[in-house]
Amino acid sequence: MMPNVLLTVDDYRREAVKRLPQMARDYYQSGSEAGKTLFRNEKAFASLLIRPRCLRSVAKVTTSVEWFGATHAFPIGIAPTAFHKMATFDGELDTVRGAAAAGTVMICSSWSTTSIEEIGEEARKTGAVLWFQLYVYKDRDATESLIRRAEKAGVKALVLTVDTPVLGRRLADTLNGFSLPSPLKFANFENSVTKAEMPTGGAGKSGFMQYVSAQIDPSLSWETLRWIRTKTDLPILVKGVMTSEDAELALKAKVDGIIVSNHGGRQMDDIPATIEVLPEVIQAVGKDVPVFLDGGIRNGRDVFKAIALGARGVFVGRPILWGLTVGRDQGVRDVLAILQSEFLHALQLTGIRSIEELQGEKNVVVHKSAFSKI
Ligand SMILES: Cc1cc2nc3c(=O)[nH]c(=O)nc-3n(C[C@H](O)[C@H](O)[C@H](O)COP(=O)(O)O)c2cc1C
Ligand SMILES: CCCCCCC(=O)C(=O)O
Repeated sequence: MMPNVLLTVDDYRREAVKRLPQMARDYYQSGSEAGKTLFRNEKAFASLLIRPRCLRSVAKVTTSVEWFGATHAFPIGIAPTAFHKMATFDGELDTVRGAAAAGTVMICSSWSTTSIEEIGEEARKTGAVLWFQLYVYKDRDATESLIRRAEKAGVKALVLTVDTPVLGRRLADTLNGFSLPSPLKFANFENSVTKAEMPTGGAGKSGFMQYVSAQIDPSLSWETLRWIRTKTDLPILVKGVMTSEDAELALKAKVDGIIVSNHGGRQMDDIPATIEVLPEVIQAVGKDVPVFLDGGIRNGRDVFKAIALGARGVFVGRPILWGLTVGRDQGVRDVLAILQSEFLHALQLTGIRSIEELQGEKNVVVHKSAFSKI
């Protein structure tokens, strides 16, 4: 019998799905409503084709990038995702170890099941670079204290998620009565007035939805961003921009970076894929502010396509959770190594020697409709 060798991100997905209990699996996997945007994120990448060039020496290829003063070997980071302890006992500590081993950034979720202090400590020991993703609570003191603690923990940037004034309608979580399995907690809110526990769900009632409507501030606006700016000197990125109009407003608000994201198809359904709107955002923003993308990246060719269309780098969400589930820190490292090596191959086999060259190349990525309808 063949050993179970996992060679692609999709192999990790199949394996993780077998191992996770239903409530965690559905929470990690699913999108909102009919799941059309979730599906579209991946499909839109598959609709793009690459036009390779030949006879251009690729004996030397460099994939390294600089993001906010730190050099990374590859332009592929870890998107913030909540509740890693549903996948492994050490949860986010495994993830940060995997990020360090792969030499990349981990964006830590406000809703981690390990506190930002413990993650920061592990990042220091292992040499990982951490950014912190912020959810804005109705309780502004709780929000401000989160920013202070993230700064103290050594994070290098703050990522404000702007697509979640309310929670998307996640039907699988409602059917499962999703809540955090005991004894897991919102680890950043233990010892705080803000509740660290999610209410129990019960069939047809997501505890998650109840928590969000009680705690999270639906009045989130550009004004909130200005308020955050007065609280920190860290670079601030906004995550969840999907239009040129909002990209222009983000520029006016003097953000330090933009992440084009539809939350992995978990918030508004029937909206475009991130790779579809990337060109309009890049056109609005120009080159001064870095634009990143997440959503639907499942192989190194997808990374190549996003960067060719102007992204400074990409982040991956679910693939990391699959790696974590299957192989703890080693699984996270392996999933990142697969994406890195596929990306490097894509560069080598298309005659491109650096990220700058890829971004400067014209028509290297085109929609499949430019070719025959096979
Ligand atoms: C299980 C799960 C939890 C998530 N939790 C957060 C979160 O806490 N904060 C946040 O800004 N985005 C969160 N996201 C969205 C991701 O940061 C990212 O936008 C998305 O996963 C990218 O799509 P991908 O999974 O196809 O890579 C979550 C996504 C998933 C799948
Ligand atoms: C205010 C919305 C909170 C969602 C938290 C976790 C998350 O982003 C996700 O499940 O997706």
